[in-house]
Amino acid sequence: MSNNIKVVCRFRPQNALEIREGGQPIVSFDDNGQSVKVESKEYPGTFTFDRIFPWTAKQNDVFEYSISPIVDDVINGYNGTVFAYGQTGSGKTFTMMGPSIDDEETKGIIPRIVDKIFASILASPSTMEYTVKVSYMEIYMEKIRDLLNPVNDNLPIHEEKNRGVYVKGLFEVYVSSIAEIHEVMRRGGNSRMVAYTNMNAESSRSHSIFVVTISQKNLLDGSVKSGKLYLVDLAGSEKVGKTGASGQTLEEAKKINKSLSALGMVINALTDGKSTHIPYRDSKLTRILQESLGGNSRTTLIINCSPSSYNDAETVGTLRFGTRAKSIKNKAKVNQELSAAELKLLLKKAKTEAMTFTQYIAALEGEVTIWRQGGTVPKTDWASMEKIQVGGGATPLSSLPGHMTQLDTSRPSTPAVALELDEREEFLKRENELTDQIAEKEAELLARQQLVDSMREELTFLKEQDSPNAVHELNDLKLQLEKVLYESKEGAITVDSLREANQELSKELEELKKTLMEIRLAQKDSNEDNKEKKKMEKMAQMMANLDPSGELSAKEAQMRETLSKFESPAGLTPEEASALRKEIAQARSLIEQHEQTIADLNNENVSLTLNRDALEMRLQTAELEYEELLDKTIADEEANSSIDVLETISELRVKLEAQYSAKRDQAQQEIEALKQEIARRNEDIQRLSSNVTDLRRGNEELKEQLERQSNHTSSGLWEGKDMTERERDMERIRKTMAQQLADFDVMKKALMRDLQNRCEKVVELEISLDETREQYNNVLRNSNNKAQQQKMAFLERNLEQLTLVQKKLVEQNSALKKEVAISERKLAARNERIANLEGLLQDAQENLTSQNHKFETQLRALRERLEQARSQKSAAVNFGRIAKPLRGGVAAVDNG
Ligand SMILES: Nc1ncnc2c1ncn2[C@@H]1O[C@H](COP(=O)(O)OP(=O)(O)OP(=O)(O)O)[C@@H](O)[C@H]1O
Repeated sequence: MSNNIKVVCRFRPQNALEIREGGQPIVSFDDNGQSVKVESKEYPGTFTFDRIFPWTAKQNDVFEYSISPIVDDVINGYNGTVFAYGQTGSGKTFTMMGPSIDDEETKGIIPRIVDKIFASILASPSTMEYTVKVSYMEIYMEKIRDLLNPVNDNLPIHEEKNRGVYVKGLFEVYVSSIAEIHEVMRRGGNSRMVAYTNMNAESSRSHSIFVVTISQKNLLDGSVKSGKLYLVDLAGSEKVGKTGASGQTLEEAKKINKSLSALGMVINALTDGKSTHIPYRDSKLTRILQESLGGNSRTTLIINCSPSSYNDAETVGTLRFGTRAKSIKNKAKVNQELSAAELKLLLKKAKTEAMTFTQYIAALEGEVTIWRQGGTVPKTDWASMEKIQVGGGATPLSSLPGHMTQLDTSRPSTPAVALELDEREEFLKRENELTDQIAEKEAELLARQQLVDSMREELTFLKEQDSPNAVHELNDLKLQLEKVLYESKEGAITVDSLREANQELSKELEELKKTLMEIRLAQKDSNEDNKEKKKMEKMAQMMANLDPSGELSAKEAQMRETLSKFESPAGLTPEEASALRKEIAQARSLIEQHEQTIADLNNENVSLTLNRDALEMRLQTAELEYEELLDKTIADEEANSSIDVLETISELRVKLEAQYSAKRDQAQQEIEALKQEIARRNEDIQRLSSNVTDLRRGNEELKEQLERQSNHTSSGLWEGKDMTERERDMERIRKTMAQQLADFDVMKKALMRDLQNRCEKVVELEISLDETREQYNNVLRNSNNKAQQQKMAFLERNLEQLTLVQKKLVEQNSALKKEVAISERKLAARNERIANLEGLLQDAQENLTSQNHKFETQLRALRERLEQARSQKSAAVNFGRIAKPLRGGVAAVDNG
């Protein structure tokens, strides 16, 4: 029996968006409710369907007309399908489920179907036993998710000869009441919601399929029938671009639309009248619903439309789809299994038929043998089935009333050779097993392929992203390492050269010190020689200037002459003698004065010597200080050779000049003091000289007196008496004079010695002064010229070396600058790379965060699924997995 797909059309009211956008209702309906006219400028047209429901139609109206008969069919053992097709928001879900399954007024056709199923079961005779089981799945992105066991989100489709196409592993829940089936629907609905939230997807992009399987057993004759009802809420039929299914790739969009486009293709192929191949296998949806489209099913298609001009294109598209689908022809038949008696009869007849065939074969073989042996068989004796049937009375199998679904030879690949039932079952069983295995292997292969692809992608990504960076980084590091090694080598060389320069400088310093010592020693020796010579010369000069011995000798000679005169018989007159005494007394006082002066000079000499010693000490100290200072300065300079040398030298010069000027001033003062001393001594010497001159003059006067005495003696007369006395006096005077002369002589000698000593001292002092001056000059010269020049030369040498070093440093600096520029470039490149890496890292972090988020939501979903699975498991223990037969006219039959 062939029957067309029933197509009904339902319009919803204009929604808020359409009204807001100025949409107007553009559809009008004819009175018999089968035709709709679309008054659109672009898409005008009239469409006719089995029934058209305007937006005023109630849920129950739709159900009663379009669905209710299907429920009866299913209960009677037919397969049934209800599709809801239309653009998003056109009212598919509203029609199928309704806003609330518990609300009598608004509940959709599925709850009403359920109500009717249970009502029909209850209304059936008690000899009928029913089991009702439901499953709930959805197809999203070409993956089948079990909404009653969401852990299974990619179930495979299998096909078995005796079972047809089915989803392997789909959870089937036995239900025995409306409440239970409602509970199952709610769970499925919740799973769907959770899945969408997790996938960030829209429910309108998936197809949901609610399957109700009703098996019935006639307890009287044991016959069994089963009907399966597919209730399909299709995904939105609009083009993906219009609703802007955001965030999805073209590939995803293709997958989302695949089932729907395949549905269109299947409908086209079924309705164009020329296609020999129906592309059921092109999508999961069309495969699952293979029997619903052009197969064993009573199918109703509900097309849901918007009445608004705002959605005219989509509405017309939907109407055209419905029009095409209208012409699909199905061949629905009852899915019935034979009872035991019928099977026995069937077996008996099959055996008879087999025997008939055996007889027919034997007859044929006999005839063939005759023909092969060259004999002939008359036409009337030719073996035929009729003769054998007439003879044996066998009935052909195909003519038996009723047949099993499993034996349906209409299936494309059913073997043509007639097999025994057992063999056939065995064969099918084996074939199923193999098909399962192949499907499993295929799934496994697919999963592995996906894994390999993802790993390949990851590898490519890693190669693209990380490997070049890592290689680049490694190269950079190698370069840096080489550079660092090179720099360290160069640094070591510089240090070595500086060390060598330092050693050379130290050697030079030592040599300079040695030379300085030698020069000093030589200077000291020559100074001592010079000193001696000078002393001698000075002494000679001074003694020559003074000529004391000569004067005194002359005076002595005069004195002696005078004495000799005294000793002569004439002798001195008393006046002469007294004058002579006076003179002598004066000379004595003079000599005493001289002695005093000499003592004073002595004292002064001592103090001058002390002064000189002190000066020498100070000079030595100054020299030592100067040397120390010089050494220290040189050491400092050596140590701080890298500091500005010129500045240091100028500072040193200023310091030295200050020190020397201080010392010069000091020495100048001391020289001034010494000069004053010398002047004072010269004065003393002059005074002594004038005294000596006075003495000479006194001597001359004495000489004159003595001469006068001698003249008087030669002309006068000496009386006898007085002569003796005079002689005694004279003798006394002579003795006294002699004594005085001796004393004077001693004194003179002492004075001369003293004078000589003094002169020596004065000379020494003068020499010392000269030396001091010379030393001072030397020091000054040394400091200003020689030493300083040496030091300057030394410093200049140092400066030259330092200049060289500086040159080197400048060169190194420029080289370093180049390196710095390179390093800066490298640094910039590295910074850029770091920025890139940071960007990548940020991206990776963002990805990671989003993945994390995704994982978290997936984890949450998994947990929820687990919870659901657990609860389902427990629920299954309660009702889901155990069939609860329902007896007609009564409630669920207790299995126990
Ligand atoms: N016949 C109707 N009468 C009143 N309201 C309706 C009707 N049909 C649909 N609606 C309302 O329109 C809105 C969209 O309907 P529904 O969700 O059923 O569309 P849908 O086609 O299933 O969309 P989707 O493809 O996104 O699942 C809902 O708010 C629903 O209540």
